[in-house]
Amino acid sequence: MSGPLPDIAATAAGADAPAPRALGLEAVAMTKRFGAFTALDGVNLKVRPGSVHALLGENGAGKSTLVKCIMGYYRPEEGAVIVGAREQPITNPRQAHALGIGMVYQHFTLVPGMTVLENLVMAQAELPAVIDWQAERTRLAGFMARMPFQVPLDAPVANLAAGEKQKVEILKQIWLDCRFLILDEPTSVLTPDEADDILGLLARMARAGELTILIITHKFREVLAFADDVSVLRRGRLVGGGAVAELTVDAMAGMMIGGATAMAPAARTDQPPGAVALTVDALEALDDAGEAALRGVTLAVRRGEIVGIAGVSGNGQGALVEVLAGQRPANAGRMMVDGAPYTARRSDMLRHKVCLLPEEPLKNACVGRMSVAENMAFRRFDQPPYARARWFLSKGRMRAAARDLIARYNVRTPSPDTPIAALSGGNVQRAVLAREIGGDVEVLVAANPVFGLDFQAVADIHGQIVEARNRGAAVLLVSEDLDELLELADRILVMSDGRIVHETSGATADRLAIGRHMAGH
Ligand SMILES: Nc1ncnc2c1ncn2[C@@H]1O[C@H](COP(=O)(O)OP(=O)(O)OP(=O)(O)O)[C@@H](O)[C@H]1O
Repeated sequence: MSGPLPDIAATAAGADAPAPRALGLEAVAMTKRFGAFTALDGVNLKVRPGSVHALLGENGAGKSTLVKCIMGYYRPEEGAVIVGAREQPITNPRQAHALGIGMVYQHFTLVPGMTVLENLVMAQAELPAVIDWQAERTRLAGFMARMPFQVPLDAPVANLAAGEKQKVEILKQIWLDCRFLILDEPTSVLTPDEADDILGLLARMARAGELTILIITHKFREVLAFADDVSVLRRGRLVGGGAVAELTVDAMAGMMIGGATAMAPAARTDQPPGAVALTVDALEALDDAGEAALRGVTLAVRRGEIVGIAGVSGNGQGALVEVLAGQRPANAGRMMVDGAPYTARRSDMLRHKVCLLPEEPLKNACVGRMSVAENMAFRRFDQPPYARARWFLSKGRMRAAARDLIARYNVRTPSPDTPIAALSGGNVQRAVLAREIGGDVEVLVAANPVFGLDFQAVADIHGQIVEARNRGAAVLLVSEDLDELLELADRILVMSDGRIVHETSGATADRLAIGRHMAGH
């Protein structure tokens, strides 16, 4: 249950400061195996109370597994967690919460149909049979007033922007008396400004002795700006770390990838764009609530060209990708590939070589319990080389083809037979990318393709997208990351409120002008 919190400003000033609330935590010799695979191998991690500690590592290095062991989601084969000065057996997340350890995930866990107040009240471990809403409101208003950031208590969560929701997730943990907060890639859903805002506020709370923060991130910029210490994992082992002030980005990157050489950035060849391959004409579609999501979108993508779509999440980009993927019906308008009607059926995609990298690939492009090999064969399971005849599926060929894609796209998986849901987030992404652009591509539609990927994988996947473009594919790249679009796109379109509201060439793009159009001005 949440208790009264000391005033942060008073604590920071040091006058009559109460004992610091921030918890120190140590994971000692942590080993976790999944079958024959060792995901963590004797890892030690020491996080000082009141510090911001970054946990770095390539996709699949073991970061999530380590924090899940600390939270009691996983039982490690060996190792211990020391909280404060005492070893604590944490066998489930409830015990972790009782000790003051909380976690904020990449995805949201709030109930969208309830208000902020209702979410915070219902999250409490002990609820009375009859809730005194007036008393709860008074307590929460007092709590909110002491916090460095506020969210309106009566706002329905469904109406909040991503940054606000993330703030509520964090406030919820503090309200539940969390004094050691684990953040798993918390900024992947935020704009750079929102991310700086939230991390800056949390770092101030840490420095005031209110909280200790352990943050998993792939963004060196955030580590340099907000973290005091860093630990680096590689292939399940702790391979380095120290005070951020004494380390460079190159040193941290070097620890992450070991002896491997960093990938060179993708280079676009200088070529005039070819004929129009993908046409979208006056497209209209509704969102899940029946409101207009696309209001007459018209665009064309030529061969050998990357067209970027910029926009704040929720302005129709998701719906556009879903219509192109055949996952959402269009109400009006038409789509064409090479001048022929395109209906987004699987047969159409195969005929026109249209490939899709959707957002959240594990949810939207995979069957989690099926193997990596089966998931990689999805697009062409009934065609050579997977099938000798339409009705005869060859498991052996499927596995051999998967082995080839796994090697070419550097997918970290214990074997082609591992269920794809057991792969780390970044490796699911690579597996879907391998499936989609491992063969011939004429039109590639990619939605936030490097979300959650480590720096090597980002360079790698950007390289694959640029290579597809250099080979003559027409690429529609939807991204909330403006830097990604500025780096890769030949042309940039801005979407706002279901419409294309601005167009500019990539070479002469003005970041401020794009930002203004993204904000609806
Ligand atoms: N439930 C599971 N069963 C089998 N293997 C697993 C399971 N969970 C994780 N692994 C494996 O353990 C390794 C570490 O995964 P983990 O999710 O901890 O990586 P990560 O560093 O968090 O990666 P990312 O940055 O991609 O999220 C990966 O190779 C993954 O495939």
